[in-house]
Amino acid sequence: MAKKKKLNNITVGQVFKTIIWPKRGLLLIGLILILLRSAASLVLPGATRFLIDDVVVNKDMQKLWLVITVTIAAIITQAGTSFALTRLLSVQAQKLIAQLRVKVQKKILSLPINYFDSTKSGALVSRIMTDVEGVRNLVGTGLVQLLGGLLTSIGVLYILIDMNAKLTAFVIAPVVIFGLVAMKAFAYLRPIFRKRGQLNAEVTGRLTETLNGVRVIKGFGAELQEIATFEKGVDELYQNVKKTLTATAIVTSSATFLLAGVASTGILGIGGYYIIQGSMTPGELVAFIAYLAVMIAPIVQMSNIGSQITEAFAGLDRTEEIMMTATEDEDPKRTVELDEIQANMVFDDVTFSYDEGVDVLKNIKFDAPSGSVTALVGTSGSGKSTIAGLAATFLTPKSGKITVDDIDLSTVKLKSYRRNLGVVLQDDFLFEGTIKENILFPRPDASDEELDVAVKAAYVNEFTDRFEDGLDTLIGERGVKLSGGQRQRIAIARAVLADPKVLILDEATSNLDTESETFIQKSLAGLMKGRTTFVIAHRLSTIRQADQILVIEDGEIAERGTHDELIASEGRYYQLYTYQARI
Ligand SMILES: Nc1ncnc2c1ncn2[C@@H]1O[C@H](COP(=O)(O)OP(=O)(O)OP(=O)(O)O)[C@@H](O)[C@H]1O
Repeated sequence: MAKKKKLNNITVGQVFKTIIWPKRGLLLIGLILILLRSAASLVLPGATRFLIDDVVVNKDMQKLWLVITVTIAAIITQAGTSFALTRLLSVQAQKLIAQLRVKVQKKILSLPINYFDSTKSGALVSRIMTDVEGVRNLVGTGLVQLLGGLLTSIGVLYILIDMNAKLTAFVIAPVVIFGLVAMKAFAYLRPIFRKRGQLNAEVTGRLTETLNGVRVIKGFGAELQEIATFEKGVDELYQNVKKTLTATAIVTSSATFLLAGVASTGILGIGGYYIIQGSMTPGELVAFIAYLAVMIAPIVQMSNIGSQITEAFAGLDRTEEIMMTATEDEDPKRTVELDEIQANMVFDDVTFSYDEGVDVLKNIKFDAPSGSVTALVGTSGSGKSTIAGLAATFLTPKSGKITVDDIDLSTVKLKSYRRNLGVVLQDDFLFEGTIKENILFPRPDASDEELDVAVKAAYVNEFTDRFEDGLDTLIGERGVKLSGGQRQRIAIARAVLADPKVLILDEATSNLDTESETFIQKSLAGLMKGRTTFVIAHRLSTIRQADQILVIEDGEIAERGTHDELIASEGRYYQLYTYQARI
């Protein structure tokens, strides 16, 4: 198995290039709106000062109206810009989340099969759905607010210095200390947020497994065990969230203490002293305090936004990790585009291992000419599914090669080969939807006639005719439950419709009633005709039809031949056959 890659830390530069820069126009509008909103918020302190020091003192009614009008205009501007900001940026952020989800899902589907073997499906769901959500803090109002807040604070600071430099100097010290506390906290938070993504994925993954395996869990009375496992996962998640909450709370409360507390109290004292001394008017002090509030509000807000942005980066780190994983088609050797194929397949001295040093298949050598049926039989764990997986290009040989029409399969573009491939697996996968949708899924644009041929070939109509909605019957949660045999026939119809040149068939072992069994035997015989078929065979009827039987023992071909030949030679196959062992 591939070694796990080190988790990449996505850089600010990468985020800027891929996420922020493409939205620059919008973000600029957002920034302008924020600055407009900030400018409007400066009107009130200015108006207050004017009111106290000029209007009231001079009893000027006309100027009083002016103050009221300007203040109302400023408040309307603030409300309007806030609304526009949310509409514009939050909606864009959600759009970006949707796009990213699509991108990550597409990427995940292009990863090699072994990735899925080693990753829980629930964990992948969490990667697609949750990890990308953080970007709303980058493109949404978060980043613009951070920038806008910073600019506002700088602007107000300038006004404050202009009003009273000494008083301002007193304010700056706690602001700087707060800045240091916040920076430290965010550095501490990022890995915790990243860990949260991982924990979330693990817990979701396990939960999905629990729900899918509910029969096994109930059957073995293992509910308590599952509950304990889930509880443990949820608790770890809770501890993680607790840690982040503590760090965030430290930032917020130090903002309150340092900015609102230390700074404001000092101002009251020093400001009061200046007024008594006569170097400051009461209006100026009130305005100074109001301006200070305008300056501090975005800084406190920034501390919250800062942690959101830290969370966004942590999510993007995890997304980036997926995006950096090599896809199965990425191998530079894969350059050959297959067109129509004859499907003459050859396994030429193929050795394969899942884990280094343990060869699961050794020196597998056989020809599977176009249109022939190769039956793979052998005891459990002998390597039959691995051979089928190699023929399906889900796996690649460690040494030796597999060729299709004399072309080395490891040089072929996977899509072009898989266009010619069909798989019918043991527990075949049906989607939630109608029977028709499930059959049409490899070729949604097939004609009604083609659908009809497939349905008849797999004897699906034998049971759908009895359903009120026929082929349009919903299966799964919202529709009828199908028997094992019926599900298999749908899977066979799907393969008939796909009309592949190479067919991988893993016959179900479940015992079916005689009627269902007969239908399946007949439809399988029809399906295999004219296709190069690799079948992990459990039915004697299939094995008899095979052009060659390969008896797999411990990753090697122990015997080969037709049913009659192998019976006559009285070897391993004969033993398996006569002892009724799992064939
Ligand atoms: N994803 C995997 N990672 C590591 N080892 C694996 C993996 N899949 C299978 N193996 C090992 O490879 C060997 C062959 O497995 P394979 O599934 O090909 O056997 P099989 O003959 O198809 O068995 P069965 O009839 O029980 O399905 C077994 O020893 C198995 O433990």
